[in-house]
Amino acid sequence: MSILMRLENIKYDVKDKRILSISSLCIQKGNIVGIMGPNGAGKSTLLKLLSFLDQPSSGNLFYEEREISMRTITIEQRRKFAIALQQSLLLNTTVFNNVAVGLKLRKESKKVIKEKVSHWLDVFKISHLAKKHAYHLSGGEAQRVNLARAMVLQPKVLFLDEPFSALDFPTKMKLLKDLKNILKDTSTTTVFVSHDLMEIKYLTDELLIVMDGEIKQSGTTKDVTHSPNRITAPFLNEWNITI
Ligand SMILES: Nc1ncnc2c1ncn2[C@@H]1O[C@H](COP(=O)(O)OP(=O)(O)OP(=O)(O)O)[C@@H](O)[C@H]1O
Repeated sequence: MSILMRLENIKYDVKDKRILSISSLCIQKGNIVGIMGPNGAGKSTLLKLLSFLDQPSSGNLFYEEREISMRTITIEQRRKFAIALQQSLLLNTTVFNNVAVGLKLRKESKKVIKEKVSHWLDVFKISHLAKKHAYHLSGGEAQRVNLARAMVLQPKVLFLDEPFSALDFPTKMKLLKDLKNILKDTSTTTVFVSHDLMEIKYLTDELLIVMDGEIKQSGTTKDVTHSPNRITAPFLNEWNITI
């Protein structure tokens, strides 16, 4: 497996307060990486830095060993990344048009748009909703549209910030199962912020525990959840996991 993204000596400060400090982090190609930690630990900030939506106060980010920053990123490079958030923020139009929006911005032909959107609606099992207005969907359906809208762009890295947290358990489980298959089938490198250890254990290969703006433990999800260290154990044990 090769390194796709790398962070080096990243610091993120707001006024005089240090929000995040990461000496080194590597994201391996094709891996699904979870980020977990208490409220306010810095998880979303880390996601924003990795997806070039914000700029660190100091430090370096590399994509395929090429240094990139929010200021220097090109449109071509930005197109390698897609993001899905907790709120699906769908547009006031049909499901089809919502999934097509990024392709239209990329000036794809009508034929390509139709093919790609139809394919991804099918993959996410929402073809029957194509003509439905996006504001008339259930939470689970809306999140499927949100994810299809990201995946239709065939990102190299998919960033997910708590996309399942508003869903009921059966809806969440069905979507998690489908998404895991899709991400593995497409070998999409994924960074997934979640508060839910069940989601993390189900979906991720690797896990970072972020506390007080630092990565306090990292490794395979199995190793981290089975053998938390002295610092992460109190946090992980709150989830009643069997160690
Ligand atoms: N632009 C900003 N200005 C001021 N404070 C900020 C800014 N961005 C982040 N913070 C602070 O940095 C800390 C980390 O925020 P962040 O949203 O990354 O945490 P989180 O781990 O994602 O939290 P949660 O689990 O509650 O979503 C918080 O204390 C937050 O208030």
